[in-house]
Amino acid sequence: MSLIGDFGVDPMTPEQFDAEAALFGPLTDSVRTLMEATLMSEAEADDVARARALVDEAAALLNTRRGGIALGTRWGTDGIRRSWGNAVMGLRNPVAPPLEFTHDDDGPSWAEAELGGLYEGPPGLVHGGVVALLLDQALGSAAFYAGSPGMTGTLTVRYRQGTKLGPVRVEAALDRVEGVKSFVVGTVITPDGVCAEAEGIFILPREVRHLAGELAQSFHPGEG
Ligand SMILES: CCCCC/C=C\C/C=C\C/C=C\C/C=C\CCCC(=O)SCCNC(=O)CCNC(=O)[C@H](O)C(C)(C)COP(=O)(O)OP(=O)(O)OC[C@H]1O[C@@H](n2cnc3c(N)ncnc32)[C@H](O)[C@@H]1OP(=O)(O)O
Repeated sequence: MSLIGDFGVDPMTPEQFDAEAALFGPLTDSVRTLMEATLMSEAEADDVARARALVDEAAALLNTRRGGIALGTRWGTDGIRRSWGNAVMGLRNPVAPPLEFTHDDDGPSWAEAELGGLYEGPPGLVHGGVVALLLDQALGSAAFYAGSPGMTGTLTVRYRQGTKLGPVRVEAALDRVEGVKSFVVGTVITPDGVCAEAEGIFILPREVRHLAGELAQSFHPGEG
């Protein structure tokens, strides 16, 4: 996939985005509920079998018309980029917890989420890869917000204590910029305190360096 290939192709109007969000946002929430129920159900065998048939029917309905293998990044006529397929914050991605970032002018970017059993690694704890996933997004998003976006070049995570399933806060802030590299730091925090710390180097790929300004302008909190 070409990084630049998606730029400016058939931009959608805010009204089109709103209509799609109104239609698919609630579906995403319902599927998230379904995923949690699938994990935790102790229903009778007949009910599980019937639920499966219903799910299969729903999937067949949704697949009557579909796009390619991924949603990709979509651009609006307002210049804002929507990353609704994003695995951490995507509006149409039921795998996303989802995290919604707030970007304070004078503080770190942060988001809070309730992480249930879908994200388990060790018993009762968030999977370490999921912790890294959240940090990757948080750091990347902070770099974007600061006006120096990039792809993750290096992400270093120090796990200080297990992250219990439940309420989780993720924070990130830009440390410094050196040329095309943004150095970002962040933490994952629960009521037990800091569970993980990360440092990341985000690099604007050479293929899109000429679009740095447009990219930075396309950032909108909550859109990835
Ligand atoms: C975000 C902008 C780019 C994407 C644009 C397209 C659409 C935008 C849409 C969506 C927004 C995207 C992200 C949202 C935010 C967060 C989401 C999470 C982020 C991810 O989930 S992202 C997936 C995982 N990520 C990868 O899949 C990267 C694979 N990789 C590459 O794409 C290249 O490898 C790249 C680009 C890293 C470098 O390639 P390149 O050719 O552009 O860089 P180049 O060689 O010119 O080096 C320039 C300077 O960086 C140093 N340097 C090079 N590589 C380094 C490394 N790995 N670590 C530390 N320093 C490194 C050199 O030493 C030199 O340093 P110096 O200037 O000091 O000499």
